[in-house]
Amino acid sequence: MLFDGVWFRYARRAPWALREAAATVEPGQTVVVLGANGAGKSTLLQLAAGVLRPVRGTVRARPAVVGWVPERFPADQPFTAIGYLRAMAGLRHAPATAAAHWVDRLGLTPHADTPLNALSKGTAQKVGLAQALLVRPGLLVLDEPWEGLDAQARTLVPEIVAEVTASGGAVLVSDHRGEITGLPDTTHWTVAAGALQLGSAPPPVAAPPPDRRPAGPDEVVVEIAVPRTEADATVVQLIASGHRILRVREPDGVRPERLTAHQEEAR
Ligand SMILES: Nc1ncnc2c1ncn2[C@@H]1O[C@H](COP(=O)(O)OP(=O)(O)OP(=O)(O)O)[C@@H](O)[C@H]1O
Repeated sequence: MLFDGVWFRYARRAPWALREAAATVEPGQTVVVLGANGAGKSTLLQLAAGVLRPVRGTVRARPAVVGWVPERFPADQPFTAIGYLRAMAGLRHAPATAAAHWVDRLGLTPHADTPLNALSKGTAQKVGLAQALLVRPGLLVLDEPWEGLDAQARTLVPEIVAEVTASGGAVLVSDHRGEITGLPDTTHWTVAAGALQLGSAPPPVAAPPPDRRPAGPDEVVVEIAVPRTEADATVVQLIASGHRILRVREPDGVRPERLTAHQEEAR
Protein backbone atom coordinates (compact mmCIF):
# COMPACT_ATOMS: atom_id res chain seq x y z
CA MET A 1 0.00 0.00 0.00
CA LEU A 2 1.28 3.43 -0.91
CA PHE A 3 0.65 6.90 0.48
CA ASP A 4 1.27 9.08 -2.52
CA GLY A 5 1.63 12.72 -1.43
CA VAL A 6 -1.34 12.58 0.94
CA TRP A 7 -2.68 15.79 2.47
CA PHE A 8 -5.67 15.98 4.79
CA ARG A 9 -7.58 18.60 6.76
CA TYR A 10 -10.93 18.31 8.51
CA ALA A 11 -12.50 21.46 7.05
CA ARG A 12 -11.84 23.79 4.16
CA ARG A 13 -10.04 26.46 6.15
CA ALA A 14 -8.76 24.23 8.95
CA PRO A 15 -5.02 23.69 9.35
CA TRP A 16 -3.62 20.62 7.64
CA ALA A 17 -3.78 17.63 9.98
CA LEU A 18 -1.46 15.69 7.64
CA ARG A 19 0.88 17.24 5.07
CA GLU A 20 2.32 15.47 2.02
CA ALA A 21 2.62 12.04 3.60
CA ALA A 22 4.60 9.66 1.41
CA ALA A 23 5.20 6.09 2.53
CA THR A 24 4.90 2.44 1.53
CA VAL A 25 3.64 -0.46 3.60
CA GLU A 26 4.69 -3.92 2.43
CA PRO A 27 2.74 -7.17 2.98
CA GLY A 28 3.80 -8.74 6.27
CA GLN A 29 5.14 -5.45 7.63
CA THR A 30 4.29 -3.99 11.04
CA VAL A 31 4.46 -0.21 11.21
CA VAL A 32 4.32 1.49 14.60
CA VAL A 33 3.12 5.09 14.32
CA LEU A 34 4.47 7.28 17.10
CA GLY A 35 3.82 10.89 17.98
CA ALA A 36 2.43 13.21 20.63
CA ASN A 37 -1.28 13.86 21.25
CA GLY A 38 -2.79 15.69 18.33
CA ALA A 39 0.20 15.04 16.04
CA GLY A 40 -1.93 13.36 13.36
CA LYS A 41 -1.59 9.63 14.09
CA SER A 42 -5.33 8.86 14.05
CA THR A 43 -5.75 10.92 10.91
CA LEU A 44 -3.00 8.94 9.18
CA LEU A 45 -4.49 5.62 10.32
CA GLN A 46 -7.97 6.57 9.16
CA LEU A 47 -6.57 7.51 5.76
CA ALA A 48 -4.80 4.14 5.64
CA ALA A 49 -7.99 2.30 6.56
CA GLY A 50 -10.06 4.25 4.03
CA VAL A 51 -12.24 5.78 6.76
CA LEU A 52 -11.04 9.23 5.60
CA ARG A 53 -10.23 10.18 2.01
CA PRO A 54 -7.25 12.38 1.18
CA VAL A 55 -7.96 16.00 0.28
CA ARG A 56 -4.88 15.87 -1.99
CA GLY A 57 -2.87 12.86 -3.14
CA THR A 58 -3.97 9.22 -3.00
CA VAL A 59 -3.67 6.03 -1.04
CA ARG A 60 -2.96 3.27 -3.56
CA ALA A 61 -3.08 -0.52 -3.47
CA ARG A 62 -5.00 -0.82 -0.20
CA PRO A 63 -5.63 -4.55 0.50
CA ALA A 64 -9.18 -5.73 -0.11
CA VAL A 65 -9.86 -6.72 3.51
CA VAL A 66 -9.13 -3.97 6.03
CA GLY A 67 -9.60 -4.47 9.77
CA TRP A 68 -10.04 -1.09 11.48
CA VAL A 69 -9.95 -0.73 15.25
CA PRO A 70 -10.76 2.88 16.20
CA GLU A 71 -9.35 4.52 19.31
CA ARG A 72 -12.81 4.38 20.86
CA PHE A 73 -15.22 1.64 19.87
CA PRO A 74 -18.63 3.21 19.09
CA ALA A 75 -20.64 1.27 21.66
CA ASP A 76 -23.87 3.20 21.23
CA GLN A 77 -25.49 0.53 19.06
CA PRO A 78 -28.56 -1.65 19.71
CA PHE A 79 -26.76 -4.99 19.92
CA THR A 80 -25.38 -7.35 22.49
CA ALA A 81 -21.67 -8.10 22.07
CA ILE A 82 -22.27 -11.45 20.38
CA GLY A 83 -25.23 -10.09 18.40
CA TYR A 84 -23.03 -7.30 17.01
CA LEU A 85 -20.19 -9.65 16.11
CA ARG A 86 -22.58 -12.12 14.42
CA ALA A 87 -24.17 -9.28 12.44
CA MET A 88 -20.74 -8.01 11.35
CA ALA A 89 -19.64 -11.56 10.49
CA GLY A 90 -22.72 -11.95 8.29
CA LEU A 91 -22.12 -8.64 6.51
CA ARG A 92 -18.51 -9.52 5.81
CA HIS A 93 -19.11 -13.14 4.82
CA ALA A 94 -16.87 -14.32 7.63
CA PRO A 95 -16.61 -18.02 8.51
CA ALA A 96 -19.62 -19.19 10.57
CA THR A 97 -17.46 -19.78 13.65
CA ALA A 98 -15.64 -16.42 13.51
CA ALA A 99 -17.74 -14.49 16.03
CA ALA A 100 -17.65 -17.30 18.61
CA HIS A 101 -13.92 -17.82 18.05
CA TRP A 102 -13.03 -14.20 18.82
CA VAL A 103 -15.43 -13.97 21.76
CA ASP A 104 -13.61 -16.93 23.28
CA ARG A 105 -10.10 -15.80 22.35
CA LEU A 106 -10.51 -12.27 23.72
CA GLY A 107 -12.15 -13.43 26.94
CA LEU A 108 -15.52 -11.94 26.03
CA THR A 109 -17.62 -14.99 26.92
CA PRO A 110 -18.98 -13.55 30.23
CA HIS A 111 -20.04 -10.41 28.35
CA ALA A 112 -21.39 -12.01 25.18
CA ASP A 113 -25.03 -11.23 26.01
CA THR A 114 -24.39 -7.77 27.46
CA PRO A 115 -25.67 -4.80 25.43
CA LEU A 116 -22.76 -2.93 23.85
CA ASN A 117 -23.61 0.31 25.64
CA ALA A 118 -23.43 -1.44 29.03
CA LEU A 119 -19.89 -2.78 28.48
CA SER A 120 -16.88 -1.25 30.24
CA LYS A 121 -14.55 0.75 28.00
CA GLY A 122 -11.95 -2.02 27.90
CA THR A 123 -14.49 -4.74 27.13
CA ALA A 124 -16.00 -2.62 24.37
CA GLN A 125 -12.48 -2.18 22.98
CA LYS A 126 -12.17 -5.96 22.82
CA VAL A 127 -15.39 -6.13 20.78
CA GLY A 128 -13.84 -3.48 18.50
CA LEU A 129 -10.76 -5.65 18.12
CA ALA A 130 -12.83 -8.79 17.51
CA GLN A 131 -14.88 -7.17 14.71
CA ALA A 132 -11.69 -6.21 12.87
CA LEU A 133 -10.49 -9.81 12.91
CA LEU A 134 -13.65 -11.65 11.83
CA VAL A 135 -12.16 -11.96 8.35
CA ARG A 136 -8.36 -12.17 8.35
CA PRO A 137 -7.31 -8.67 7.24
CA GLY A 138 -4.80 -7.86 4.50
CA LEU A 139 -4.37 -4.62 6.43
CA LEU A 140 -5.02 -4.32 10.15
CA VAL A 141 -5.16 -0.76 11.48
CA LEU A 142 -5.05 -0.42 15.26
CA ASP A 143 -5.45 3.01 16.85
CA GLU A 144 -4.02 2.82 20.38
CA PRO A 145 -5.19 -0.78 20.87
CA TRP A 146 -3.84 -0.91 24.42
CA GLU A 147 -6.10 1.87 25.73
CA GLY A 148 -8.37 0.47 28.40
CA LEU A 149 -7.35 -3.16 27.92
CA ASP A 150 -6.55 -5.34 30.93
CA ALA A 151 -3.13 -6.93 31.33
CA GLN A 152 -4.20 -10.24 29.82
CA ALA A 153 -5.75 -8.68 26.73
CA ARG A 154 -2.71 -6.45 26.25
CA THR A 155 -0.49 -9.47 25.76
CA LEU A 156 -2.85 -10.71 23.04
CA VAL A 157 -2.26 -7.67 20.84
CA PRO A 158 1.32 -8.56 19.81
CA GLU A 159 0.21 -12.17 19.35
CA ILE A 160 -2.60 -11.16 16.99
CA VAL A 161 -0.36 -8.74 15.10
CA ALA A 162 2.18 -11.54 14.59
CA GLU A 163 -0.53 -13.84 13.22
CA VAL A 164 -1.77 -11.23 10.75
CA THR A 165 1.75 -10.47 9.47
CA ALA A 166 2.65 -14.18 9.30
CA SER A 167 -0.24 -14.66 6.89
CA GLY A 168 1.00 -11.79 4.70
CA GLY A 169 -1.12 -8.99 6.15
CA ALA A 170 0.30 -5.59 7.02
CA VAL A 171 -0.34 -3.90 10.37
CA LEU A 172 -0.35 -0.20 11.21
CA VAL A 173 -0.55 0.54 14.91
CA SER A 174 -0.37 3.84 16.78
CA ASP A 175 1.18 4.15 20.18
CA HIS A 176 1.38 7.62 21.67
CA ARG A 177 2.72 6.36 25.00
CA GLY A 178 5.45 4.21 23.48
CA GLU A 179 3.93 1.06 24.98
CA ILE A 180 4.98 -1.27 22.24
CA THR A 181 7.70 -3.51 23.44
CA GLY A 182 6.46 -6.95 22.48
CA LEU A 183 6.34 -6.53 18.71
CA PRO A 184 9.33 -7.91 16.80
CA ASP A 185 10.54 -6.61 13.41
CA THR A 186 8.66 -3.35 13.45
CA THR A 187 9.21 -0.26 11.34
CA HIS A 188 8.68 3.07 13.08
CA TRP A 189 7.04 6.14 11.63
CA THR A 190 6.76 9.36 13.59
CA VAL A 191 4.11 12.00 13.03
CA ALA A 192 4.92 15.47 14.36
CA ALA A 193 2.54 18.38 13.74
CA GLY A 194 1.10 16.73 10.63
CA ALA A 195 4.46 15.78 9.08
CA LEU A 196 5.26 12.09 8.62
CA GLN A 197 8.85 10.95 9.12
CA LEU A 198 9.81 7.41 8.18
CA GLY A 199 12.09 5.06 9.99
CA SER A 200 12.84 7.32 12.91
CA ALA A 201 13.23 6.15 16.44
CA PRO A 202 10.73 7.30 19.06
CA PRO A 203 11.39 10.96 19.81
CA PRO A 204 12.96 11.40 23.23
CA VAL A 205 10.74 13.20 25.72
CA ALA A 206 12.87 15.79 27.47
CA ALA A 207 11.42 16.43 30.89
CA PRO A 208 12.13 19.81 32.46
CA PRO A 209 14.09 19.87 35.75
CA PRO A 210 12.17 19.55 39.04
CA ASP A 211 10.90 22.57 40.92
CA ARG A 212 13.03 22.64 44.09
CA ARG A 213 10.73 24.92 46.12
CA PRO A 214 9.15 22.93 48.97
CA ALA A 215 5.37 22.44 49.06
CA GLY A 216 3.58 25.42 50.58
CA PRO A 217 0.90 25.43 53.36
CA ASP A 218 -1.93 25.51 50.81
CA GLU A 219 -0.57 22.51 48.90
CA VAL A 220 -0.40 18.75 49.52
CA VAL A 221 2.16 16.29 48.18
CA VAL A 222 0.68 13.45 46.09
CA GLU A 223 3.05 10.54 45.47
CA ILE A 224 2.43 8.45 42.39
CA ALA A 225 4.16 5.39 40.93
CA VAL A 226 4.44 4.99 37.17
CA PRO A 227 6.17 2.45 34.91
CA ARG A 228 9.85 3.35 34.56
CA THR A 229 9.48 3.83 30.78
CA GLU A 230 6.70 6.39 31.29
CA ALA A 231 8.45 8.48 33.95
CA ASP A 232 9.70 11.29 31.72
CA ALA A 233 6.45 11.50 29.74
CA THR A 234 4.47 11.62 33.02
CA VAL A 235 6.62 14.47 34.34
CA VAL A 236 5.96 16.40 31.12
CA GLN A 237 2.21 15.74 31.31
CA LEU A 238 1.95 16.76 34.97
CA ILE A 239 3.83 20.00 34.38
CA ALA A 240 1.64 20.70 31.34
CA SER A 241 -1.40 20.24 33.63
CA GLY A 242 -0.08 22.91 36.00
CA HIS A 243 1.45 20.67 38.70
CA ARG A 244 4.90 21.04 40.22
CA ILE A 245 7.33 18.09 40.25
CA LEU A 246 9.27 18.07 43.51
CA ARG A 247 11.40 15.03 42.72
CA VAL A 248 11.58 11.71 40.88
CA ARG A 249 12.87 8.84 42.99
CA GLU A 250 13.42 5.09 43.00
CA PRO A 251 11.01 2.94 45.07
CA ASP A 252 12.28 2.29 48.60
CA GLY A 253 14.93 -0.41 48.57
CA VAL A 254 15.75 -0.16 44.85
CA ARG A 255 19.32 0.70 43.97
CA PRO A 256 19.62 4.22 42.58
CA GLU A 257 21.88 3.32 39.63
CA ARG A 258 18.81 2.04 37.76
CA LEU A 259 17.65 5.61 37.21
CA THR A 260 18.12 7.06 33.72
CA ALA A 261 20.50 10.00 33.37
CA HIS A 262 17.58 12.43 33.32
CA GLN A 263 15.89 10.90 36.36
CA GLU A 264 19.21 10.94 38.19
CA GLU A 265 19.51 14.66 37.51
CA ALA A 266 15.95 15.18 38.75
CA ARG A 267 16.55 13.54 42.13
N1 LIG B 1 -12.95 15.12 13.63
C1 LIG B 1 -12.11 16.15 13.66
N2 LIG B 1 -12.50 17.40 13.33
C2 LIG B 1 -11.63 18.44 13.34
N3 LIG B 1 -10.34 18.34 13.68
C3 LIG B 1 -9.88 17.12 14.05
C4 LIG B 1 -10.74 15.97 14.06
N4 LIG B 1 -10.01 14.90 14.45
C5 LIG B 1 -8.76 15.36 14.68
N5 LIG B 1 -8.68 16.69 14.43
C6 LIG B 1 -7.48 17.53 14.56
O1 LIG B 1 -6.47 17.01 13.69
C7 LIG B 1 -5.19 17.06 14.33
C8 LIG B 1 -4.62 15.65 14.38
O2 LIG B 1 -5.46 14.86 15.24
P1 LIG B 1 -5.29 13.29 15.40
O3 LIG B 1 -6.50 12.78 16.14
O4 LIG B 1 -4.96 12.69 14.09
O5 LIG B 1 -3.99 13.22 16.36
P2 LIG B 1 -3.39 11.99 17.16
O6 LIG B 1 -1.91 12.04 16.91
O7 LIG B 1 -4.09 10.74 16.80
O8 LIG B 1 -3.71 12.39 18.66
P3 LIG B 1 -4.07 11.45 19.94
O9 LIG B 1 -2.80 10.74 20.33
O10 LIG B 1 -4.47 12.46 20.96
O11 LIG B 1 -5.17 10.53 19.52
C9 LIG B 1 -5.42 17.67 15.70
O12 LIG B 1 -5.13 19.05 15.60
C10 LIG B 1 -6.90 17.46 15.94
O13 LIG B 1 -7.41 18.49 16.77
